[in-house]
Amino acid sequence: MEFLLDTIHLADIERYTKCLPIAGVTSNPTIVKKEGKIDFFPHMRKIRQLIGPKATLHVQVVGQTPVAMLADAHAILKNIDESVYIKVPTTELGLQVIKQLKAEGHHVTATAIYTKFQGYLAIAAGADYIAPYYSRMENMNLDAATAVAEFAKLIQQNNANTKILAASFHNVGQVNTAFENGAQAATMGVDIIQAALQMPAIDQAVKAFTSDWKNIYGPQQTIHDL
Ligand SMILES: O=C(CO)COP(=O)(O)O
Repeated sequence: MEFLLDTIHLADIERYTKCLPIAGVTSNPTIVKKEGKIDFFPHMRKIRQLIGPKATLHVQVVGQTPVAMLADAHAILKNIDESVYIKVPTTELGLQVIKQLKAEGHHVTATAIYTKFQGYLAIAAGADYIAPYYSRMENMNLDAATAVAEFAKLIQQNNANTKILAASFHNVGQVNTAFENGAQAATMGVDIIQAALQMPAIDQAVKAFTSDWKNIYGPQQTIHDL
């Protein structure tokens, strides 16, 4: 089970890699836009430093043609590092790029997946990860949970190495359901993590433990003072 951060905000990446088992970081041009006009490659290299060499870093191409997308991919690999997962939209032109990048031996994440058929094509093209847009699918009355379950089934049936990296989450329940239906990975904004961990009930439970301890041993004495 892989938890990834769908942000390039350095302070958030630093904060959450310290406390959570973060398996990687994903980005796309919309996520980059939230940071303003950053110095792109140095910023991405800083993310690599923060997450370490074992975590996966997913960076999206922006070219409009296969030639331009491949040039983007090669620039990303050269200026960040060779182990970056190149995110490519799962379109007719994008699938051509996915095939080429896999033939060159690079890591690929097929993104912008709304339909089962797009996912099946990306699996067959050898993508390392496929990124179904969970919330956007649900907003369009597409059954994201079933699509994820079908992807998992087809990956197993075909002995494919592809992993499902579910994305576009707007609530914690969607993340749970994606994992429960067979997604190996999920990428989420920090808003999801905060919503999951900053529940009043959790805080109240922890406060009650502290208060009970202090009632027994006094306000100053902790376990390590005993
Ligand atoms: O960024 C996305 C997937 O990584 C899409 O998410 P949104 O649907 O929140 O825009």
